[in-house]
Amino acid sequence: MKKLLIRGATILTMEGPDAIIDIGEILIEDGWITHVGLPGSASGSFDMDEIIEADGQVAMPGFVNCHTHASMTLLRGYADDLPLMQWLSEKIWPFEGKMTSEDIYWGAMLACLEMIKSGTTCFGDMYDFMHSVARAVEQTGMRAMLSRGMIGIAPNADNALAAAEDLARTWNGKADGRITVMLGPHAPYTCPPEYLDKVMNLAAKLKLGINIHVAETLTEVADIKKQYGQTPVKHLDSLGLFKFPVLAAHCVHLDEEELEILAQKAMGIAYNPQSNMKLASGIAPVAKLIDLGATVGIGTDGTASNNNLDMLEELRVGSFLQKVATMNPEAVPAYRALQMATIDGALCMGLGDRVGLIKEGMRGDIILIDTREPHMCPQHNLVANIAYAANASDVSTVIIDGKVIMQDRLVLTIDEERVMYEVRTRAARLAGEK
Ligand SMILES: N[C@@H](CCSC[C@H]1O[C@@H](n2cnc3c(=O)[nH]cnc32)[C@H](O)[C@@H]1O)C(=O)O
Ligand SMILES: [Zn+2]
Repeated sequence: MKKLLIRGATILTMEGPDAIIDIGEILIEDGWITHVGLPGSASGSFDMDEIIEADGQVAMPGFVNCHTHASMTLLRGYADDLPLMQWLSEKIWPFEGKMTSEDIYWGAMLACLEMIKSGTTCFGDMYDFMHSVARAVEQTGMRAMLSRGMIGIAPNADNALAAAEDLARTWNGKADGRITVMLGPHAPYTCPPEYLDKVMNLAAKLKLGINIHVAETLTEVADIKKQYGQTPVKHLDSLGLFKFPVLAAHCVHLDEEELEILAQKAMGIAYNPQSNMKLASGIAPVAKLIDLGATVGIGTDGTASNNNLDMLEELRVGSFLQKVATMNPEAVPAYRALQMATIDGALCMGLGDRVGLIKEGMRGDIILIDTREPHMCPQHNLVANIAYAANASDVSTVIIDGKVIMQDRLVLTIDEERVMYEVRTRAARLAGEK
C-alpha cells in the first residue's frame, strides 16, 4: 500500500466555512484520503512512502473546471472580440475542421499542463477526437469527464454518435477510474429533436449523463422560440432530456419557469463567467439559481473565449460579476465561490462522491497554495485570501488520485518544452492552412 502524508498545512477541507484545520495532516493511502486531522494524529507516520512538508501552505481540494474544450488551446488568441455565432461559424469551426487527432492530443496536453499549474485537478471536456484527449488525461495524471461533442446538423452526425459510444466503451472508468464519460450533444440550436432522441436512447443504453450548451445567447433563445415555440430549457424539458443527469453549460438567459426546471431537474449548471463576458453573451442568473437550490459549478470554457484556464481567476470574476449584476455585495461570497470551484463542480459531473472535499473516503485530489506572499498578507480571512487574492502561480503542489503530479511548481508528468513546441508549430500550421 502506498502511503502519502501531507503535514504542516492549514487544511481548507471545504466541508463547511468553519471546517478549517489550522495546522493539520492528511494521510492518503492508495489514492484514498484515509485520515484528516491534527498534527501527529495519523497512525504509523514512520512507515510513510512519501511525506510532504507543507508549512506555510494551505491544502484544499483541487479545482474542478466543469466546462471546457481543452484542445482549444490551439486557438488561443486566434479569434477574439466577436459574438458567439459569428465567432463559431466564421473563425472557430473552419479552424477546427483542419485539426487532426494528433493536433487535438497536443492541444489537450497543453491544457492539462496549464490546468495543473493553476491548481485544477479535474475538468469536464467536450470536443472531437476524444481518444486523444483521453490519452492526454491518462498520461498527465489528471481526472476528467469527457464528452464527444455532437453536432446533429453536421453531415457526420451519425458518426459522432458512434464515436461517442466508442469513447464510452473504451474510456469510461479507465485511467485508474480517473476518466468518466458523458454524452455531449452540442446545443439545442445544433441538435434538432430527432437527433436528441437518438442521444437520449444512447444515454439510456449506456447509462450516461448528458453534457450540453444551453441558453447561451439571446440569439439562441430567439431562434429556439421561433423554431419550436418554447424557450431552450423548456424545449429540452419537453423532449424529456432532464430524465437523464444533465450538465447544462452557460444558462445565461432564463425565464422564471426555466430557473425552476434547472433547479429541480438538472444535475448541474456550468457557469462560465469570463467566456460569457468576452463573447458579450450576458450574465447567468447564478445567484438566483443558487437560491432556488440548483447545483452550480464553474467552467472556463475553451481558451478561444477566455483566454486561459485559470480557475482562481474564474471563480473571482464569477463572484464579482454576480455582485455587480445583482447590485448586492453579499451575492456569491468567497466561500461559495470556492465551493462552486470544487465540490459543486464535482457534483455537476456526477463526481461528488469522489472529489471536491478533503474528507476521509474521497480520492486524494489536493492542491497546496503557498500563502507566504505579499498579496496574501495579512491573513484576516483565509477564505477571502484564497478566493479574492491568490494567484494561479501560488499553487505549489498538485496531487491527483494520491499521486504527486506537480511538486514545487515542477510538473512531473509532462515535458513542458516539448508540449509548447508542438502546440506552437501545429497552431502555426493550422492558422496558415487554407
Ligand atoms: N466538431 C465536432 C464537435 C464539436 S465539439 C464542441 C464544440 O463547441 C464549440 N464551442 C466552444 N465554446 C463554445 C461556446 O461557448 N458555445 C458553443 N460552442 C462552443 C467548440 O468550438 C467545438 O466546436 C463534430 O465533429 O461534430
Ligand atoms: Zn463550451
